[in-house]
Amino acid sequence: MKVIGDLTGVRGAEMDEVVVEETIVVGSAVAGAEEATVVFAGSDVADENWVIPGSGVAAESERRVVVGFALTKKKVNSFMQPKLLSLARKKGIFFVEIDFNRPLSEQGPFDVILHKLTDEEWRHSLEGFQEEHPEVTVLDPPYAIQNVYNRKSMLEEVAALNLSNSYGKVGVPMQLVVTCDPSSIAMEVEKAGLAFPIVAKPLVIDGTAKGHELSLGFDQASLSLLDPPLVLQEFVNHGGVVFKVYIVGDAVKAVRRKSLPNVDRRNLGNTEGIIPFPRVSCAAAPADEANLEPGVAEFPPTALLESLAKELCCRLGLRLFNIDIIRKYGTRDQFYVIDINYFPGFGKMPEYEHIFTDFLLKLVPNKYMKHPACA
Ligand SMILES: O=P(O)(O)O[C@@H]1[C@@H](O)[C@H](OP(=O)(O)O)[C@@H](OP(=O)(O)O)[C@@H](O)[C@H]1OP(=O)(O)O
Ligand SMILES: Nc1ncnc2c1ncn2[C@@H]1O[C@H](COP(=O)(O)OP(=O)(O)O)[C@@H](O)[C@H]1O
Ligand SMILES: [Mg+2]
Ligand SMILES: [Mg+2]
Repeated sequence: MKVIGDLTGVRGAEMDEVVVEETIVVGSAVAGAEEATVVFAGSDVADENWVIPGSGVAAESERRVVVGFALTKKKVNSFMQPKLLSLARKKGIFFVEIDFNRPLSEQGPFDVILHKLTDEEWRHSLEGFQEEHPEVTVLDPPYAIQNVYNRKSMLEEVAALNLSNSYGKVGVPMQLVVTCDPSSIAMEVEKAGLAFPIVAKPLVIDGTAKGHELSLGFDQASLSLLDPPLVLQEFVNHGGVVFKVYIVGDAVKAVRRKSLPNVDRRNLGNTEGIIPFPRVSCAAAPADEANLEPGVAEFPPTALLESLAKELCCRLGLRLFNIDIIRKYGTRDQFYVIDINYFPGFGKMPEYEHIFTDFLLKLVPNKYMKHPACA
């Protein structure tokens, strides 16, 4: 292993040791040198040199992947876990909190902006910044996020895609947007031919708990108790399991979560009213496979999820989202997408620190280049 110099103590050079895919990289450079050559010390990549171009090591610290973030405190706590931050640091990725008291253009420079805020002022400043800095990747563009913050437009691309191949069919439940007077809801539902039970969901997701206040309606007379604007969606029996498919760029990872149990339609007459229900699927606790029928617990085919994710990335213009998908009970390959979430709880996604940091590095590939001489 050749060690040319020593990074410790040089301005901005915290990199004494960087672990890259289990290979130890010993940062080595002489301050002010034309090039800093980093030598891989692992057996599988021994002698492979990477050059970090620039006038000496100081340039190297400017060549880190800088991610500006604008997130709520709650999101920072759930997403910026120590295992993410330490792995990011080792890969040369630095998260910098955006200061809302200063213009965005006076901050940075950023390679990426990662955000999940709903206020208009932030959206306006971000859109202005995007025009000035097209070179900065915004995760994700505000217009695309708005699309999935409305439960009608959220599923339109899934319905339009109407994915069907040898692995299965993916649709959306029949649904109806109601903005009318509550007394007219029953008539609208009858006209649309929606079958009971019906899931009532707030039309708009605003980042507060209100956007998740869902309820089940079992009979026409009770529909006048609802409070529009809402999306009314046919309840699809699915055996009490929902699959959450997390998408980070081209990485796709499905997990199982608890969901609502089947409803026996033969007993519908005995149930009436509007019944609110809690956020059954949000907790990180997975559905307990032991108590589930085999056909219910089985994950949807990976190939189906990957083609669905790829299509939706393009159609929605999003790279950070998850899809709540259910299998119609009694079928093997009839699936329904019931929800799409922008920048969900990735901290609950297995291996998220590796998936997310690899994704960020892929966004700015030319930050570390292989020296032509090493090719
Ligand atoms: O809507 P879901 O399916 O419960 O997913 C939630 C949802 O994405 C939620 O965001 P919001 O819709 O309230 O803005 C996420 O909250 P945070 O942004 O605070 O993380 C939850 O993390 C999501 O849960 P999950 O990751 O289990 O899908
Ligand atoms: N059409 C439906 N059929 C059956 N269950 C549903 C349907 N829509 C929602 N659910 C149940 O309600 C839960 C929350 O619904 P969802 O649309 O994901 O709202 P949220 O954005 O609050 O997560 C789902 O995880 C699932 O358990
Ligand atoms: Mg959901
Ligand atoms: Mg949701």
